[in-house]
Amino acid sequence: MADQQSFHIAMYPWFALGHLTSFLHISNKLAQRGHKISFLLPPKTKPKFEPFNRFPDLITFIPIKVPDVEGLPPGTETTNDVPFPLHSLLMTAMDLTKPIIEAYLCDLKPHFVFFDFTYWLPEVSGRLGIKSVHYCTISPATVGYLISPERKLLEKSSTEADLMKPPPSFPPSSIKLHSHEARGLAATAAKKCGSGISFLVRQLLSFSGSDAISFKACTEMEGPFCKYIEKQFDKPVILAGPVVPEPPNSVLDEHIANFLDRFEAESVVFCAFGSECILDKNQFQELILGLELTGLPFLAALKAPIGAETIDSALPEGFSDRVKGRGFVYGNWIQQQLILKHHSVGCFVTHCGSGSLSEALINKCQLVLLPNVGDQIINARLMGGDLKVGVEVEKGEEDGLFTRDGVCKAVKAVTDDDSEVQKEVRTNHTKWREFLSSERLEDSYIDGFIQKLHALLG
Ligand SMILES: C[C@@H]1O[C@H](OP(=O)(O)OP(=O)(O)OC[C@H]2O[C@@H](n3ccc(=O)[nH]c3=O)[C@H](O)[C@@H]2O)[C@H](O)[C@H](O)[C@H]1O
Repeated sequence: MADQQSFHIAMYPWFALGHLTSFLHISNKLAQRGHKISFLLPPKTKPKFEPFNRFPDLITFIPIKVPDVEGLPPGTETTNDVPFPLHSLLMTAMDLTKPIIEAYLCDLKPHFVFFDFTYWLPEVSGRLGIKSVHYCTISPATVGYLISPERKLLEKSSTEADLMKPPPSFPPSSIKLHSHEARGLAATAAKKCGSGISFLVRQLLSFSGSDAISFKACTEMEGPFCKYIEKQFDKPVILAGPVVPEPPNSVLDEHIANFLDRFEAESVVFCAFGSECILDKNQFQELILGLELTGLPFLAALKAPIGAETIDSALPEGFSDRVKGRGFVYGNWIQQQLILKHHSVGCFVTHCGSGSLSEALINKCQLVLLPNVGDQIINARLMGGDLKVGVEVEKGEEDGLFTRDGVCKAVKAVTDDDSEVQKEVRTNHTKWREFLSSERLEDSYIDGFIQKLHALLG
């Protein structure tokens, strides 16, 4: 196929906002270069994503109804609609869409289908002569560490002891897990993730079955992990680069803007934990008490903790009066990308979701890393250890709990002008921000990505 010809790509991401967002970002980059996209997603979710479709003449949203599954509340469409324990049922529901997706692929006849958790797609697309690409939203470091064939996951689940060590030929790195993290990951790994299959086996089958594995990543940041994965899975790993989304063309909510505008440049601590994280009440309170302890102005966007109906009902005694005018805990969706760009924001306390980290790296705010689950832990180690662009909040080795003092200490470490750590992370963050924002970087990665897709078609 000649390089200048355009493709038609079907997109079928796991129905989680972080994945749907990531697939739409790469769809925009491909449509910008004239390629056609058929984006399969749940009906009610479609309007939430339409404002972010920058090329509606090339990107078509196709509604896919989520089949009913016993125990899954009717109308559930994404992981944002149900608590974590029900995500497995949503995955089962997605598996039940196999006949519908096969019919669509038969009808649409795309050159490629991009997918991630639906491990059965490669078999379906292979029969239809369509190339399958596992477009992975989690980092190469996470995939290499947790899902490598060297861990022989089809023979046995990884135990806590297994996960305390990287796979035998994993590249040298600062990625080491604390025992509570290995314990949590081993439990998650073994947990059923749809149709009676464990999360890690599902991922392993998806990677192994695809024609190529793709990451939203750069060689300069994670090259050794990408090479390791290419060798272990014995198939092409094609990198899309940082795929940094254009800032939304909406304006910042007036209420939030009025709050932030009252403070000096780079003085506000912004804290957000993504679209899925729900903390327990103790940790929720330790987090916001830690923000209070810094003495700095702060804006936190968090879901109400487990067991609490609203944010207000979970706030510690006297907290609101003490922080009035200085601190604000917000329980709804917030315009994170616009807030990260606001001149008053000087520090970002993040749960280390891949989307948030991409957005943080191209902004100036200093990074405090407070991972919650899964890949966020390995992302934090990479950012705080290998790249040294932020500081992790200390947690108890055994219980994995953080304290208000730990939160305050990490914020001070990256905001106090006379802190050596602040100088180091600021320098490294500036280096990576300039690299990621450089003119030709994105074009060179996306152009290379498209050439490698051409090569897959032979
Ligand atoms: C791959 C999967 O992504 C998941 O997504 P999650 O939503 O937690 O976090 P991000 O990837 O940062 O994505 C969150 C996205 O939502 C945006 N946002 C979030 C909260 C808000 O109030 N307003 C916003 O605009 C934010 O700007 C970012 O773009 C998990 O990390 C999981 O660990 C990972 O495997």
